Amino acid sequence: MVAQTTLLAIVNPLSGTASVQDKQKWVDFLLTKAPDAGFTPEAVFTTHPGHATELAAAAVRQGIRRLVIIGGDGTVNETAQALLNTQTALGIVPVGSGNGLARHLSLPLNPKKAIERAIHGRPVVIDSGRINERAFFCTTGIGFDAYVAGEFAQQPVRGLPTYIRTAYRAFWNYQPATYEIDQKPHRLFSLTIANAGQFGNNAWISPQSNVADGLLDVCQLKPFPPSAVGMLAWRLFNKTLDQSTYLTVRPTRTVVVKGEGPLLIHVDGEPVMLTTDTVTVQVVPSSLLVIR
Ligand SMILES: Nc1ncnc2c1ncn2[C@@H]1O[C@H](COP(=O)(O)OP(=O)(O)OP(=O)(O)O)[C@@H](O)[C@H]1O
Repeated sequence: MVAQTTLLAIVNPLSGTASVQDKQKWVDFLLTKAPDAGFTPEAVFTTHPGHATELAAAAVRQGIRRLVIIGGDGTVNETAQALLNTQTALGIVPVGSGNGLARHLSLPLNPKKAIERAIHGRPVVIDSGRINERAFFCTTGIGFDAYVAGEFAQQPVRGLPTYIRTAYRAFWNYQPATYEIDQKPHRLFSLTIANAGQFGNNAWISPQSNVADGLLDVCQLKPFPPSAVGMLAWRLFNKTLDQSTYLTVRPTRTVVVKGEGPLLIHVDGEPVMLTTDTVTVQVVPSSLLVIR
């Protein structure tokens, strides 16, 4: 029987642009500080994609009540999948490229402050989403966001500068597509379904989204002329994109989207090429404990 005070840190050595040495220093800081809050800490570096899910599932089986990830939204996703509807809470030390969920929750971005919060903070319950069989916590999307996620995943270096360069190049190669949304056709630049309000890096696709309202927000961005790019980018980072005539945001519990062929989607920023042309997206209310 494992003591309920065990805290497990899961560290992605590849998240963001910080070196493994820096991540090891943050782990050492966490190992030093966690006993102050009554935790017996352990830390594991992931060795492969999907490893965080395996570690988190094992931790839940052992009765561990607090996991702390040192990583980005992809690592949050992999870990949180295994924590859905359990009593194990997720602390986030956001050292990824985008850190969308941590930014939405106004968690500290400074790693040491985030570690203090993850150790001393209290669990709150949030919703998650499901796109077909995959869980998401921040955003999922089809269209331009998914295309950029696919291009970004192929870059040798992660981090914000690479993301901006990738998105800029992608914009010139990308073509809008037609999707049936709840059986009505829409020609769209992108279709994002938001649990949290931003993609990461304070790019707010759905500024009014609330992770605990039992709803998702369907954000439909219509095709726009190149002359509108500057204003849309300004609104994206200024939290006013929902005031643009090109964007509609609709709260919902569930939505069905059909594309013109097998869909490329992103799930919390990670690209996934599906074999199907249809996705069902649903909210899973009050399904994850996060430390705030
Ligand atoms: N040891 C590993 N080797 C290769 N890939 C890994 C390893 N550990 C985790 N991964 C993969 O790395 C991916 C990216 O990690 P993460 O999301 O933490 O960083 P990021 O993409 O830089 O940040 P963000 O998602 O906030 O933009 C995850 O989806 C995960 O599958």
